[in-house]
Amino acid sequence: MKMETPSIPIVKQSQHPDPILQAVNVKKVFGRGETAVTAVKNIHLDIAAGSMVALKGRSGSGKTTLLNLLAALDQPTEGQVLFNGQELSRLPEKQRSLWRRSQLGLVFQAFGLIPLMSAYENVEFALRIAGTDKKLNKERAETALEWVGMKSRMKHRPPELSGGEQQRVAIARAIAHEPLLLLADEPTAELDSRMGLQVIKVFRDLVERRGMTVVMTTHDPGIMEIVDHVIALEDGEIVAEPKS
Ligand SMILES: Nc1ncnc2c1ncn2[C@@H]1O[C@H](COP(=O)(O)OP(=O)(O)OP(=O)(O)O)[C@@H](O)[C@H]1O
Repeated sequence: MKMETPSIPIVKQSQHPDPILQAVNVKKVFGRGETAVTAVKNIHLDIAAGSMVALKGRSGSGKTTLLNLLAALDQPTEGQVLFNGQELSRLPEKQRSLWRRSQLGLVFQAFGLIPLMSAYENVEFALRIAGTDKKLNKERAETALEWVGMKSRMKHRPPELSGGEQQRVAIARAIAHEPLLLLADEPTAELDSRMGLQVIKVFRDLVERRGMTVVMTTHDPGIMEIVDHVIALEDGEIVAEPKS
């Protein structure tokens, strides 16, 4: 398998320091009364455009909850999430969903691939939904699959692929439209360390050359070395940002 990161043409190299994503005193409580669980609280975040951020913490520390709040897939019980200064929870769902499809790339732990579609069709379908230029979709889908080393298996359907291969297709689908913001929940969990680093190199290239911003949860110490900031969560609160 080809391991070099295929080159991505440079469009934008300047990284402006304005935060693309902010959390202001965010709290999320699930349930009510005696069974209520405070999953995250006192969350203040300023994530600079063009940066790579890792969220780390033990199981149950609130990483997935925070990622869902940042993606506006869930609403905070208190506080606000702002994308380019705009409060997402105040947008009507239709606009929020348009924002998600066009400007956001999402990688979940359950990859959410459509089983009856080939790897290529899964990626191409996401591009159509994102509203990218139809004439370029074939090339963009193939290029994204090449970035994650899956072009040679792109005609296969998800059930014919291993867990790690499905994860790579899900990553290709999330980055094919070159989103402004990539939110990824353990994007390398199913990959061996070599492939995990290859995927992170692809993210880094998109950050450097396209100004993409990445927020991902991870347990991998190798990845924490590569990102710009590590945010540690403990019992739903940010406890330290060792690399900031
Ligand atoms: N829908 C829900 N209803 C009730 N409690 C929830 C819900 N989602 C998450 N929680 C609780 O919130 C806390 C944080 O969960 P979360 O999934 O965000 O942790 P995590 O750090 O992502 O864990 P992991 O590394 O295991 O994925 C946990 O105590 C969890 O049980």
